[in-house]
Amino acid sequence: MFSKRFAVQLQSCVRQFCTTKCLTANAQAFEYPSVSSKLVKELQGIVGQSNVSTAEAVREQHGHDESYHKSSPPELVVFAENVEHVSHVAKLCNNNNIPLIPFGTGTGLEGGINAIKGGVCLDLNKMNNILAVNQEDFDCTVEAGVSRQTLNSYLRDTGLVFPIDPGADASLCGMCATSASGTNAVRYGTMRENVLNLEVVLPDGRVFDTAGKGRRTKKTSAGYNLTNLFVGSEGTLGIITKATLRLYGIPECTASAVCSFPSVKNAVDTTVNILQCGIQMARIEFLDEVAIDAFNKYSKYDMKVAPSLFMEFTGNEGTLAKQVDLVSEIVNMNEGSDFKWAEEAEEKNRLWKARHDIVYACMALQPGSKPYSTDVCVPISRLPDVIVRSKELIDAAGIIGFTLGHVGDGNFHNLFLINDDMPDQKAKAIKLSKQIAKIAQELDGTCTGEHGIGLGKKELLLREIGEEGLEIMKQVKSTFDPNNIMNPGKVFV
Ligand SMILES: Cc1cc2c(cc1C)N(C[C@H](O)[C@H](O)[C@H](O)COP(=O)(O)OP(=O)(O)OC[C@H]1O[C@@H](n3cnc4c(N)ncnc43)[C@H](O)[C@@H]1O)c1[nH]c(=O)[nH]c(=O)c1N2
Ligand SMILES: CC(C)C(=O)C(=O)O
Ligand SMILES: [Mn+2]
Repeated sequence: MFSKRFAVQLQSCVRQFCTTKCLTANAQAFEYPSVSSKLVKELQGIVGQSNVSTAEAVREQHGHDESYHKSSPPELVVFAENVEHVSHVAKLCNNNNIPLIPFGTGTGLEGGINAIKGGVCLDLNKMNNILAVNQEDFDCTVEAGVSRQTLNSYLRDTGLVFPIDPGADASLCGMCATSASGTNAVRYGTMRENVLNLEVVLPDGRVFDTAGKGRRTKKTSAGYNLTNLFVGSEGTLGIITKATLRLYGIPECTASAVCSFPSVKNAVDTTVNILQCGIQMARIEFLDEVAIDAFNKYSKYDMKVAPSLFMEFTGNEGTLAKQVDLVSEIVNMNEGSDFKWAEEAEEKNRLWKARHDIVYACMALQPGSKPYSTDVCVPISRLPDVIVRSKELIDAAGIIGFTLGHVGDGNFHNLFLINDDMPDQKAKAIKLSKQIAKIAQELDGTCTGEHGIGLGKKELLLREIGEEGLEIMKQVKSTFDPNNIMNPGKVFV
C-alpha cells in the first residue's frame, strides 16, 4: 500500500506531466489536501511556533482585502521573518500540494489574497528592512514588508522620494505584485517603470534575482525581462521578497490647483488637450460632481460641486509659470473656472491626501459598504468617450456611482458602494462594471490599469488577451508553479 507521502509525490509527478490545459482544468476542479497537523508542526519547525497561527481572528484578518469579495480565511497564517523562511515554507507547501498565498498589507481591491482554495497565507510584514538607499544612483532596496510611506519617511532627509502612490499605504512588494500606480504616474510611470530588480522565491524554494544578483541599472537588455514578468503576477508565480526601486529628487517647485467644469466632457477634453500639447504635468486627476460632494464632506473642503480636475505642476520658477499659463488657457478654452491654488506644502499635502482618501469619503456616504471599483484604461484620445458613456450607463441604472481617477494616464474608476443587504444594487454595480470594462476593451483599452485581475476580472482577462494569450500565460505559470499552489483561483479562468 502506498504511504501518504508517496501518494502525494506520485500525484505531483502525474500532475507535472499534465499539459497546461489539463493542469489548469485540474486546478479548477482539483481538491487541494487540507493542512495536516503534521504539516503545521513542520511549518512551526521552520519559522518557530509563534510565527504560525490558526487563530480564527488572525485567519479572518488574512482572508480578505479591501474589496467587496466575500472573505475566505486561509487554514493558517505563517509569518516569515526572512527569505530562508519563505523558501522552506514554499518548498514544504509545494511538496504537499498546499495552496500558498503571499500577503502584503491586504489593501488590494480584487480579492487577491482571499484563500478560496484554503491553504497557507504567508504574511511578509515581519520582513521590514530597508536594506540599501543609494542616493547617488537614485535607487533603494527594500524587503517585502516595507510600505511606501515607511520608505518615504525614511527618505525624508535625503531629498529623494519613491513617487508611486496608490491611495493606501501598501507594501512595496505588494505594489510590485499588482503593478500598482497612483496619482503620480503621469510624471513617473507606474510600478512597471520603477522596479529595477526583484528577489523572488519560487514554489520549489529556489531563490533568484530577476535582473541578476545586485543589478540596479535604470535599463538593461540582458536576456528576458523576468523583472516585469513578476510585476503584476499577483502572487501566482512566486513570492517577491525584495525589491530594488528607482528614486527621484523632489522637484524644486510644485503648485497644485483644482478647477471645475460645466460638464464631464469639458473636464476630460481639457486633459486630452493638455497632454496633446506635450505639457509635462506631474498629476491630473478627475473627480465628478458626486465624488466632489463626498470629497467636500469627508475632508472638509468647499470645492464647487461640479466635474473637476486636480492638477499638479512641477519644475523651476520659470517653467512652472509657463506651464500654468498654457494650462490656464486650455482650461478657459474648455469653460473651466474656479481655480483654487495650493502652493504651501501643507496645503498641497492636505489636498492630495484628501484625493487619496476618496474611497473612504465615498464609503462614508453609505456606512457599512465596501468599495467596488472599475479600473479601465484607454488610449488618451478615447477617454472622453468611455468616461461619458460610463456615467450615462450609471445614471440610467439608477444607482450611485462615483467617477474619478488618473485621467492623465487614460485610467479612471467608477466606484460603487456594495452592501450585502442591498443585493440589487450589488448586482447592478457588477453588471455595470463588466459593461464599462467591455466598452474600454472595444476602445483598444484594458479592463485594469492598476488594480489587477484577482478574483473578479478573470473572464475579462480572457476576453482581453484571447484564448491563445491566456494559454501562453498558463504555460508560463506552469513553468514556475507546476503544482499550481501559488495563489490558485486568481487571474486565470
Ligand atoms: C483606499 C485605497 C485606495 C487605493 C487602493 C486601495 C485602497 C484601499 N489601491 C489598491 C492597493 O493599494 C494596491 O493594489 C496595492 O498594490 C496592494 O498592495 P498590498 O501590499 O496591500 O497587497 P495585498 O496584500 O492586498 O496583496 C495583493 C496581491 O498581491 C499579492 N502579493 C502581495 N504581496 C506579495 C509579495 N510579496 N509577493 C508576491 N505576491 C504578493 C497577493 O497575493 C495578492 O494577490 C490602489 N492601487 C493602485 O494601483 N492605485 C491606486 O490609486 C489605489 N488606490
Ligand atoms: C478607487 C480607488 C481605489 C483608486 O484606485 C483611486 O482612488 O485612484
Ligand atoms: Mn486609482
